[in-house]
Amino acid sequence: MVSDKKDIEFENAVKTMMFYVGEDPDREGLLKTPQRVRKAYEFIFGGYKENPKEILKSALFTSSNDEMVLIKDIEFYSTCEHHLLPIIGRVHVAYIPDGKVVGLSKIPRVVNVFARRMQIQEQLTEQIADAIMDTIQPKGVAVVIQARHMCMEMRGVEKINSTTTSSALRGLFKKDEKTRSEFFSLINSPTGSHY
Ligand SMILES: Nc1nc2c(ncn2[C@@H]2O[C@H](COP(=O)(O)OP(=O)(O)OP(=O)(O)O)[C@@H](O)[C@H]2O)c(=O)[nH]1
Ligand SMILES: [Zn+2]
Repeated sequence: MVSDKKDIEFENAVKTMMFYVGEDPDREGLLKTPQRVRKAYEFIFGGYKENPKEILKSALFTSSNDEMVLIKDIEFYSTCEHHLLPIIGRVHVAYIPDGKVVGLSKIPRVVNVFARRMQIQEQLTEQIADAIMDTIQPKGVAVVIQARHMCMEMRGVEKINSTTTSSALRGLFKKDEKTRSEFFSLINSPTGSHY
């Protein structure tokens, strides 16, 4: 198979990095590494090719339900934009419908799209909330992310047990204390059995 010019450029950049950290990019074990890294990057940064609002719009259903819908513990992997090291965490997303509900699977799909870009945690949190707010137009949205940052564990301050929590509250979750505390008590309560 003939490689694209940009694939070759990418793979040469990986070879250069391997050389400058002290490796011999031509030794047998590393010969296919640039190609593997390119393919891994295409996957972990695949979110640039997708449109989260289109994903949400593809499964909107009319509904009279106006009670909180909460999807807890959506696991994700992202990449920090400062060091290109992993951010590993879970997202909790709640919204209160206003005439429309969204297909449940579309919410974790949207999490994946934004997570598969270079990120900081706060921006990831807000992007998920805003995409839902703009497309579903609910009475409110709440997004909480709890994550570990490998740039604070493998290097830098080297704090292996710290977790970062961020939140983005929109509409009723921002305005109404009761709604907000119901959300936080639901995400903090142990799920117990798996359902
Ligand atoms: N707010 C925020 N900061 C982040 C996130 N991921 C990494 N960082 C921080 O980004 C900062 C970058 O700071 P710099 O001083 O420019 O980089 P650095 O010298 O590598 O910093 P250290 O990590 O402290 O060694 C660091 O404090 C990181 O901890 C994130 O998701 N949100
Ligand atoms: Zn970082």
